[in-house]
Amino acid sequence: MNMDSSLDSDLITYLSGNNPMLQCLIDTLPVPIFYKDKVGIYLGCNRAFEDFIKIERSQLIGNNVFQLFDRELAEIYHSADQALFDNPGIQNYEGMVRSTQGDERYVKFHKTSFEDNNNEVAGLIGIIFDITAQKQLESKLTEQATYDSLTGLYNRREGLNRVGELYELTRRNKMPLAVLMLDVDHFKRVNDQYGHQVGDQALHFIANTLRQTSRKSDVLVRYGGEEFLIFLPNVAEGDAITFAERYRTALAKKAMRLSKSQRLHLTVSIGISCYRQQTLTDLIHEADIALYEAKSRDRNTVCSY
Ligand SMILES: Nc1nc2c(ncn2[C@@H]2O[C@H](COP(=O)(O)OP(=O)(O)OP(=O)(O)O)[C@@H](O)[C@H]2O)c(=O)[nH]1
Repeated sequence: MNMDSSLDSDLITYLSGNNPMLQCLIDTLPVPIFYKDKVGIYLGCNRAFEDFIKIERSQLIGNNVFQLFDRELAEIYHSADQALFDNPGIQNYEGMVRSTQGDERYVKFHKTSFEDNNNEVAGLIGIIFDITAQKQLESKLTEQATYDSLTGLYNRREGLNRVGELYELTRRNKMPLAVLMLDVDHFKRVNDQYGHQVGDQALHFIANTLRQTSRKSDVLVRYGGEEFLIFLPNVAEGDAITFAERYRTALAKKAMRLSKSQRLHLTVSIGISCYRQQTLTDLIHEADIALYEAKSRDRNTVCSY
């Protein structure tokens, strides 16, 4: 880093000295800034950093991370600093920071090493960008892109992505895979009789029941309006019928509470298809054909392709 020649040519002396002009300048910046010497002792910081870690500058200066933070966090900061000193230049990384009062923020560190007159690494300057809001938004968007907001199951796009991977694994390893396609019986009547809002609650109730009945390895997808797909990895036809029956009866035995005196009984029809080297599209299509058969057999029924 080049310093103005009218300043002390030794940057470390300059940074560790009392420099009102430098302090005033960095205090006007809204992002937390700190600087340390080459053994990790804090030389200074700006006001935003004081606010950020909730330590006053006077308590910070002269201490290292082990004296200021809990051991786990201090180790993380120390090894990141060490990595920069071992490989001087610019270091960028993201991570969690915890203030001395315990609140956690997700941040991006931008750190730069600086040298003394002999071109030896003398310390580092760090800037912290608080990206907590951005991370929260990212995880919300990922959640929205992955799950169906009404039922909490995988949405169609994500479900088919996951199942695409599962299908490839099945194909390569010649493993069994069963697909159940479920459709709620006479769902139009629910909407017509009780309104769309109750219809939505019913879909939520059904999805919860399916989730409670599922095994960990089952992949549950809201495929369309009142249609669900369930993929059963490593399950051959005989077991697929047993599992489909388990899903069907779990729902048929339950009733959704509408009011003190009113219960809504819901059933599903289920079509099953099992992997026999056909494409994923065909596998799903066959489950649809079997579902059609189940619908034609009075509903609340399981049919195999
Ligand atoms: N409330 C609500 N209704 C939905 C949603 N998605 C689809 N539906 C309704 O689901 C109903 C499906 O009706 P149909 O395809 O005629 O089938 P059904 O009445 O279930 O009859 P069968 O499938 O033959 O037993 C329609 O009334 C759709 O409006 C949703 O997200 N919320």
